[in-house]
Amino acid sequence: MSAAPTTVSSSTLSTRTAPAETGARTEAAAGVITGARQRIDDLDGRIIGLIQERMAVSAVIQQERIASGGRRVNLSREMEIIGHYSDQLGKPGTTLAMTLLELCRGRV
Ligand SMILES: O=C(O)C(=O)C[C@]1(C(=O)O)C=C[C@@H](O)C=C1
Repeated sequence: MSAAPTTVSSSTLSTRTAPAETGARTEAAAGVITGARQRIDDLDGRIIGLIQERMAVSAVIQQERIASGGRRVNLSREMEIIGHYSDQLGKPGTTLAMTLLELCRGRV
């Protein structure tokens, strides 16, 4: 007879320090990894919040430009932004900037 599945909440999962949950081979390493993962979860939450804020600001710009008779997209500005990200982060920065612009464009 098989045991009933155990329900584990996500908060329990995120605070586990057992090596098996982290891929570490010692409890000490698992503790470090768990603490660092909490910091990453916090950073990711803040990054997502900043992206959402960026989307809202971008929508204001696009609405204003369209309402004034202009176009939604401004390619020279997009090239400037892509250049900024690629200068700081290299080739993946280009991809990241293009993803951000895709998220921000066309929401009005
Ligand atoms: O800066 C602008 O003119 C914007 O419209 C904002 C933004 C952006 O999200 O950064 C969005 C669309 C444009 O094509 C260029 C840039």
